[in-house]
Order: sequence, then structure tokens, then C-alpha cells
Amino acid sequence: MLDSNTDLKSILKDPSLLVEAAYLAGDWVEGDEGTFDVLNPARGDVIARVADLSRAQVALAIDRAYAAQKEWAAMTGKERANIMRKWYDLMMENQDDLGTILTAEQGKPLAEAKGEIAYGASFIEFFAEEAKRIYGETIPGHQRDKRITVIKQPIGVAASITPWNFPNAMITRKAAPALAAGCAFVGRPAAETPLSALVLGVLAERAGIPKGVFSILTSSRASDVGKEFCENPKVRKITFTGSTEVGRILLKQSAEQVKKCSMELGGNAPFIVFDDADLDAAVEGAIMCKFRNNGQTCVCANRIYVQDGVYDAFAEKLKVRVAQMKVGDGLKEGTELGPLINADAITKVQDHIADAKAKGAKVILGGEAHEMQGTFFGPTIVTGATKEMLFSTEETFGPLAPLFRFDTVDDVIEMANDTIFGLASYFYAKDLSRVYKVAEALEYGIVGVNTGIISTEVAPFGGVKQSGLGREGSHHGIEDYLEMKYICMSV
Ligand SMILES: NC(=O)C1=CN([C@@H]2O[C@H](COP(=O)(O)OP(=O)(O)OC[C@H]3O[C@@H](n4cnc5c(N)ncnc54)[C@H](OP(=O)(O)O)[C@@H]3O)[C@@H](O)[C@H]2O)C=CC1
Ligand SMILES: O=C(O)[C@H](O)CS(=O)(=O)O
Repeated sequence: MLDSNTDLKSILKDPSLLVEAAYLAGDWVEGDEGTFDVLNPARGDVIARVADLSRAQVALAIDRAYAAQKEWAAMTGKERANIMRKWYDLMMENQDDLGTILTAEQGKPLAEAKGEIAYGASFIEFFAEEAKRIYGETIPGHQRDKRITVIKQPIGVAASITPWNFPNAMITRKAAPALAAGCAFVGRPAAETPLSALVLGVLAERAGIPKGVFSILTSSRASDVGKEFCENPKVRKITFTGSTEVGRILLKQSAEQVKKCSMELGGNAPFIVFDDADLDAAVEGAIMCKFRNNGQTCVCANRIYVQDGVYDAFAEKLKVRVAQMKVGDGLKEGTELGPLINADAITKVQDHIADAKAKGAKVILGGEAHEMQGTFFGPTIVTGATKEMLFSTEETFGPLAPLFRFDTVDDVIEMANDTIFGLASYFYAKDLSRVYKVAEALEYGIVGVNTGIISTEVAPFGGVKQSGLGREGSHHGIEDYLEMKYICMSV
């Protein structure tokens, strides 16, 4: 475990995986703007000083990506797949170290961090296989002498901006389909979590991904990098995961050059427990769904709706289970809830609790900063939640579970859909006709039925309404990196 006398390198099996230079088109470079600090959220101390690239360096990476992409796209799908497969293997061989680096900079418990590495790697494995299956089609001609063929080609250079909450998987979920399609990839990781991104560069280099095809561009100036990505004509695709607010900025900036955009934005997931649900299973599902990554996940349950007849029983069972959850340093054995990412995250949780209390909600568990101080916060449950409270309209992004009471199926569908967001939703019920009715009525891109975990590389992940554009993962995920070309031939 990391303590104040031990640096991060010393607890890695392969210390060369921890790098502070940026990976600019196959070269490891210093930042023209110096360095910026990476903190361990569990302790608040500096664990690395990472290259702070200038906008000109970002532009250079794009130039090189643009040049390298042609040769990468010219390879067969199988050639690209073989290199990507090696990249996947290296990630899994180094899963422990990658997990340790992730926990040290992001805070989530080590078991969860290792789980994220396997999840992140699964996108590389999956899309490496898809590289061989980028099929076109033939369409019967509209005239006797016409033959119509449709081919799919890589868009070109894809630029990605990703958040701190899944510092590995949010990058691989974009880079893997991009590379499989034959695009080059330039990625800017969140300033809070650049180390998990840079190690992907180390392993990409070891796997033999050609210079220029994959870059990790660390910078403390998110908006400068975002502008370069959107304004540089050599970038043809913008892919983003993060808040709806920043998504809107990137969409506006991309409009000038009509760039293709994929947006995986905020959520406000309803989690519904009907009176015929298996309550114990619903409690376990709610815990996984709400407290995964300490609530800092855009598919986390944000509003928990419980039907009148089982409300009190569910609240009591949830309280008993959540009270047992162990809060601590993610690198410490047995920790189930790590710290939040920073002080702003704590403030947001506190604001949501204070607002709910002022409007009549009752805190039945937690509600206060944890005894460990810093950015630790005790898991919290409030009852008597109503639509006037802040968490009805805003993502809390923290360990707060508000319980709303409802009466009928129609009531809860109306409440669940009463939001600008539409990413993930969940419900627990047994009655089959109710299951179909509710699954169809929820205005969300993802519906979990009798499960609190829906993330997998084989399914299309994404939202409707202001939760985003496009889908990531599954065979659909590669389409966002391909252009369709129709060839009309007269014979
Ligand atoms: N969909 C999801 O998975 C996520 C949703 N969110 C939601 O957003 C809220 C705020 O979290 P936060 O991390 O601040 O999310 P942001 O949307 O602000 O950040 C996500 C990424 O965008 C970068 N960024 C910020 N501003 C710009 C800009 N103008 N141009 C280009 N890139 C930019 C950030 O960089 P930097 O880190 O350097 O600021 C980060 O890499 C959360 O509470 C949650 O509700 C947050 C994260 C993930
Ligand atoms: O893949 C996931 O489970 C999530 O994408 C993480 S997030 O984007 O919902 O936060």
C-alpha cells in the first residue's frame, strides 16, 4: 500500500509503466508549458508531475496522426487486429500495475480499478476482432447498366476528450473502434487522471502500434486542447465523454467545420423498485448501481423510486447493507468506497443533502463528511425525496441515495422520464407484462431490468435526449468511426 514514505513507482511490479512525459505521435516529450501535478485523492499529496503540452504541440500530434493514418488504414483488418490483440494482452498481463496506478490517481478501490482495466481491455479485444468485419454491401442497380456498391472507410483522425471517473475504459472505448476502423487517434485525458492514459501509450508502443497512430496529449488546459481539436481541419471526428455542459461547447465548436461528433454525456438515472420485485435482489442491485465508483458514474442510480407498499422495507434493508460498506483508501484491502475525486465533488454532495433537508427529506444514514476527512464522504440515504429537490434534475455524482415514493406504474414512468437526460435507467419487477410496458416506456438509451450493472463491451452504450449522440461498444460502436461511400458503376 502507498503511504507517505513510499512512492508509487516502488509498489509497481514494472515501475517503467509510470511515466510523466506525454506520448506525442510515438515520441515521449516534455511539455512546452512545463508540468502539472497529479494528486492522490485519498491523501491529497502529489504523486506525479506530468508534461503540460502547449496547443502547438497538440497541433503537431494532429499533423503526425494525419500523416500516419493513411498507412494504418491501408493495412488489412487482420494486420491491425493482430497489433491490437497484442495491446490487449499487454494490458491484461499488467492488470495489477495498471489497477494500482488507476487507484492512486482516481481513488476507486483496487478491486474496482482492476475490474476497470479488464473492462477497458475488453474494448480492445472486441474491436480488434471487429476490424476484420467492416463489411460493405451491394445494392441491385436502379438501371440495367448500373451496379451499386457501398464501402466503409475510416473517417480519418479522431480526437477524444475523456473524464477522470473511468480513466482507462473511457479511452479504450473510443480508441479501440477508432484504430480498428483504420483511424488515427489523439486523446486528451482529464487533468486529474493522466497516468492511466499514459500507460496505455507505453503499452501501445510495446504492442507495435505505428508511430503517430495513437497519442496521449496531457495538458492542464482542457479548453485550449478542445479548441485545437475542433478547429483543426485535419481532425474529422470528435468523441467526448463528460458533462452535458462541456458536450454542448464541443458541439458548438465543431459546428463550424461540420465535424462528426459522438457525445457520451451526463445522466440522471432512475432506479425503480416495484412492489412485486425481489427486494433483496433490488437492494443488491441498487448498491452496485448507486455506489460503484462511489456514485461517480454517469449510469449510477441518481433517483431511486420505490413503490408505496415496499418503500419502508426497502429503505430499511438498504440502510442495513449500506451501513456495512467500508470507506477508506482504495489501495487498502477491504475498502469498498474510496474518496471522491476532489473538494468540488464533496461540495456538490453536501449541497444536494442540505437542499433535500431544507425541503423536508430525512437523512436515515450518513449525511456528513467521513471521519477520514479530505475528500472522503460517508454513504448517505435520504427518504422523502421529491421532485423539487436538486437531485431530481442534477446528477449528484457522489454517494447519495435519495428514495422517492410512488403509487402507480404510470406515475413512476412520468416521474422517471421527467428529465432532460436519457442515458441509463433500471427497474426491478417480476410481472412480465409490466416489465415490457416499463422497458418500452422509459425514454433512455439503456434499460437494466432486474440488474444494476449494464456495462459491457458487447452492447451499445449511449443516451437519448441531452445525454448524448452515438453509441459506444458492440458492433454498432465502430460505425461512429466509419464513413459510408456509395459507388455507382455503369457497365
Ligand atoms: N458522462 C460521464 O461519464 C461523466 C459525467 N460527468 C458529469 O459532469 C459533472 C462535472 O464533472 P467534470 O469532470 O467537471 O466534467 P467535465 O465535462 O467538465 O470534464 C470532462 C472532460 O472534459 C474536459 N473539459 C472541461 N472543459 C472543457 C472544454 N471547455 N473543452 C474541452 N474539454 C473540456 C475535462 O478536462 P479537465 O479534467 O482538465 O477539467 C475532462 O477531461 C459531474 O459531476 C457529472 O455530473 C463527469 C464526468 C464523466
Ligand atoms: O461504462 C460505464 O459503465 C460508464 O460509461 C462509465 S460512465 O461513462 O457511465 O461514467
